[in-house]
Amino acid sequence: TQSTRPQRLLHAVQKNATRGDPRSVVKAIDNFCRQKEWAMNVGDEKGCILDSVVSEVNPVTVLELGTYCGYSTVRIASLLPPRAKIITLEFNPDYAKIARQVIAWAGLEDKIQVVEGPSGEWIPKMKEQFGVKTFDLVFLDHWKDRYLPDTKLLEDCGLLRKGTILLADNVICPGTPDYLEYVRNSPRYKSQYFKSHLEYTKAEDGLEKSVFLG
Ligand SMILES: O=C(NCCCCCn1ccnc1)c1cc(-c2ccc(F)cc2)cc(O)c1O
Ligand SMILES: [Mg+2]
Repeated sequence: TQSTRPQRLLHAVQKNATRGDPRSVVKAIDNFCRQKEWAMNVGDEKGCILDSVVSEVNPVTVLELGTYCGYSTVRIASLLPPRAKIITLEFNPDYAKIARQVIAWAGLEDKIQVVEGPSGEWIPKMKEQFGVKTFDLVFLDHWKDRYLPDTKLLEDCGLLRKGTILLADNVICPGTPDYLEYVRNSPRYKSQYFKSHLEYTKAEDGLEKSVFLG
């Protein structure tokens, strides 16, 4: 039976990366995507912007929406202080299965909780299920038409605090127009656009960083 692209990406990690070395896992995925097959990881160019935001925020509690194969999950987790945790939501069970193995190869299982299912159902359960008070950083990288409704849901569930940082991938390509309009015009956010390129291509894309003002 034919393998899937996430399976081939996992095999590239297991073949080329060193167990327990998150940076080698990130490099192996970027090399696979540049040399073999494009895949929708945030990539190295936008990934460096992600790294700088994570290092600046120094978050203790992180929410990632959209795990895919775990590339950005590993990038973020490798920069977290010792007791910090990242909860990452993935709707697609096949993606989640691969991500867990990529995360295990990087040796970051203790910092990461992969949760399977729809973000719209899981966000209201974050407090009771995972003992989360508020998130310090939210990385949005899932269905582009879910960025806005899930942001409003995070507000309504009291999961954002004054100073929480929302960092959104793909605000240009594929694009998240309703989300951009909201965070750029709402008095409750201070937004900043980081121009970059769509992973592994020359097409424009970028990250939008928004601070929740409470
Ligand atoms: O669709 C994307 N991500 C969501 C994947 C499914 C999320 C499932 N889920 C997880 C939790 N709740 C729901 C995505 C797409 C592209 C892209 C860009 C250009 C192109 F021609 C084709 C594709 C680039 C990205 O960087 C992306 O992130
Ligand atoms: Mg993306």
